[in-house]
Amino acid sequence: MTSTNKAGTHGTVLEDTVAAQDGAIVELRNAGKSYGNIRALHGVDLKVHPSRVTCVLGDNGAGKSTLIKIVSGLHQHTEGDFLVDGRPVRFNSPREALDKGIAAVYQDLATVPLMPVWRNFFLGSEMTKGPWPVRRLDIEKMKQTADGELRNMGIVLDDLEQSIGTLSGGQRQCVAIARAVYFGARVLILDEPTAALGVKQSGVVLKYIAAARDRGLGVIFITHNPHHAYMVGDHFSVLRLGTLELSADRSQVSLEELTNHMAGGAELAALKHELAAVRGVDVEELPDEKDLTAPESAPPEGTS
Ligand SMILES: Nc1ncnc2c1ncn2[C@@H]1O[C@H](COP(=O)(O)OP(=O)(O)OP(=O)(O)O)[C@@H](O)[C@H]1O
Repeated sequence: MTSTNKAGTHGTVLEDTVAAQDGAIVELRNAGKSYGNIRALHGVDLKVHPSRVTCVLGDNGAGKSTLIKIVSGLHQHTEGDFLVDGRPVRFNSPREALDKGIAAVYQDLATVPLMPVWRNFFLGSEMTKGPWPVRRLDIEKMKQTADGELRNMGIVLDDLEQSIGTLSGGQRQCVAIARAVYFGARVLILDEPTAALGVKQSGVVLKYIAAARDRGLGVIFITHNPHHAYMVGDHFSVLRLGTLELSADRSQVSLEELTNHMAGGAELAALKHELAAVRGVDVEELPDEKDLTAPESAPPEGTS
């Protein structure tokens, strides 16, 4: 079960791995992926535990998408081991990953913009009632359930009849998170959930990442943004050129150190202010703008 194939592994993989199964739902051991001659990922160790947020950071082309494609069943690893609940797996499709409770929420959410919120919540898994020949959608039950589930996550929308396209990007992400929780996800993979969002909406999404964690899910939070990662993260894995540059628990790395591994973002001060009012998100250790490590070059607009 343990990988013995170290062939070709290079880069700096800092100590983080424990040989024994320790309650991790998902684990990559010395894992990698090549696309033909292109070695997109190699020598990666990663663990996802219940009630913990594992942040995967990295610049463009670092291998973040490749990593989550392996875990979510879109691609198969070509090196090392991928384990779920301590057992080696090799998914043939995202459906197989979902069956193991691993759900991915992507930036371009699979929603139908003109359909109501409740309808999107159940898209593809509609509740029905009545015997087979006259089986029909159980609209009332779907509305009630969607409403209850959203409220359970602390998401209060004025009207579930409104089309999902009228919600903000942040609200749509939150509906998608609540949906994954409802449908039994144990591991939630969030691919750059704050990348396209403004400061305030990013704060809202971070709040629901914390809520998913508090519901016992293991969260993989993919981001370019060390400040967003540090607000909710329990563990930080920084990828560079397809290999792990840093793998550290929260207690082992400061925001400044994390920022040094990534290009710094300038919106932190404003975000810190927004998040001070959000329960369950730790802002104490975040520096003010003046304390920030200066980025090597002028940061681009937005978060990425
Ligand atoms: N299907 C593919 N075929 C060939 N090469 C690929 C493929 N997908 C990714 N790569 C290469 O693998 C490397 C890692 O890409 P990946 O998309 O995983 O990075 P990333 O960290 O997600 O970047 P970004 O933030 O820009 O999405 C890159 O050099 C990329 O060109």
